[in-house]
Amino acid sequence: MSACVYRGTMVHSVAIGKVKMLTDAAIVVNEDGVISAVHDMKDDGAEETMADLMAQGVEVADFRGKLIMPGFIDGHAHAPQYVYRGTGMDLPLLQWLETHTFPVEARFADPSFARKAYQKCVRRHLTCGTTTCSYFASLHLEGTKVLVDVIRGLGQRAYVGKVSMDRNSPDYLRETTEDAMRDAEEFIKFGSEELDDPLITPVVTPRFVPSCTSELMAHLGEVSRKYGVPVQSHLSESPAEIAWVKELHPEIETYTGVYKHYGLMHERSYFAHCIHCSEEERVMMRDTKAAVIHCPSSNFNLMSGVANVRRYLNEGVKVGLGTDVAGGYSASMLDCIRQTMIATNVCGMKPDEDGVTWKPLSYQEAFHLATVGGAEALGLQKVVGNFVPGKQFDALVVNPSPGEDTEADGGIGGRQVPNTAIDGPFDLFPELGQGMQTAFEKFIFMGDDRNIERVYVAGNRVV
Ligand SMILES: O=c1[nH]c(=O)c2nc[nH]c2[nH]1
Ligand SMILES: [Zn+2]
Repeated sequence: MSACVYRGTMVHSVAIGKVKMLTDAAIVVNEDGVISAVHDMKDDGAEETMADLMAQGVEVADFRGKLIMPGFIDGHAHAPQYVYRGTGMDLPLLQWLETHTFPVEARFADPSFARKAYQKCVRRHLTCGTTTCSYFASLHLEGTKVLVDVIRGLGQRAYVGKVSMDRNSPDYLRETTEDAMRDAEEFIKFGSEELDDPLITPVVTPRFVPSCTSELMAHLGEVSRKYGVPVQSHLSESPAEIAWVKELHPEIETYTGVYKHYGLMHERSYFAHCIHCSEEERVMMRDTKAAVIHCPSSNFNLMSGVANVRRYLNEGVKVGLGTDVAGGYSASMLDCIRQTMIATNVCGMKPDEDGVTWKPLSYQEAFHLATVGGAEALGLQKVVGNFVPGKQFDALVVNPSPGEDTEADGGIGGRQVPNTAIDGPFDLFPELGQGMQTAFEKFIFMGDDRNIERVYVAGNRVV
């Protein structure tokens, strides 16, 4: 790749709630896809610096009039569940798993079906602007390697887990403890030693406590330590699930405590949902530096509950966001941000059981969680999340008005008609002072993939 300067309106989050915009910025990206400098073109000497770079043969990609923002980080999605996304949202978690999820995941024993489905899945996440995604695959080792291959072919940055499950599921989707232990380690070895791809991180992935025997959980904890890899799982999603964990492990005080007991809760761990965690569990998460992945769409669809994100943030727990496809029906982190806004407003509507009324998150805070927060949760805070020099250029070019530079067509029967294929999802009124700041806010609340013209991962264009 050659060095390149990206010029346009740069917008990113520099701290929670603090979104910074440079209306005319030049982001200098070196041959390794790393940001070497960011210039505000209004500063004295910036034009000369640009002229120098061009004289050295550095390319300029001119996106003036468009937004350049960090790619989204989806902290939790199930790649096999992509195939039934948007259907079967009629049951609570445990019945939903038995009825809709397990039969579909069993189909991923067939590597050629897995390749076809994963190709569609990863393409969709990328075109929605997700530059880093943490995927659960299925329990199949070969199918999970297919997912890795598809992701590498499409150029996404990803965390990938072969799901471990050796109890409490139908025979057709359950490993023996021995196979589960062997294949989990085999996948981690494959991802961390054989593959040696900086964009792919293998993740230890116990499905959730009810799916894994104590022997398997202890082994997975050891594997995560031995190879220094992350752990992802589900935690405290529904009341029935929590009661089941208590039945399975009466000797351990809390659900969170079970993961801790088996060495699965540490600074490289992140857990989807965490809706009903007690104060003791939240303290455990903060002290072990484990992270929460907030999945509001799934939490609403499966009627699991509403997680109090503000409280986690106030208590010093790391928080990222996840689509949780297919508990969540949308693969877009824009939808996830919007559902985060609804969930936080629900928390702010009336006092909780302790009489506290929580201040809702702002959209700038939700944007932070979808970028920088996700990076922190996955341990990527020095690598991606915003445009601080030294980080990799994982970015989106967003056109606020995608239809404007397209020639008008002839209409239908002489009548001018709307063209949904080229018209964007929202409008701007410069007469009312609606400039790039408004474009950013409208994109967050109303934008979609029609606005996302280009996607870059580590400086490579992937969409
Ligand atoms: O939202 C969820 N999706 C799943 O696939 C799952 N498995 C266990 N717990 C789960 N929760
Ligand atoms: Zn999930």
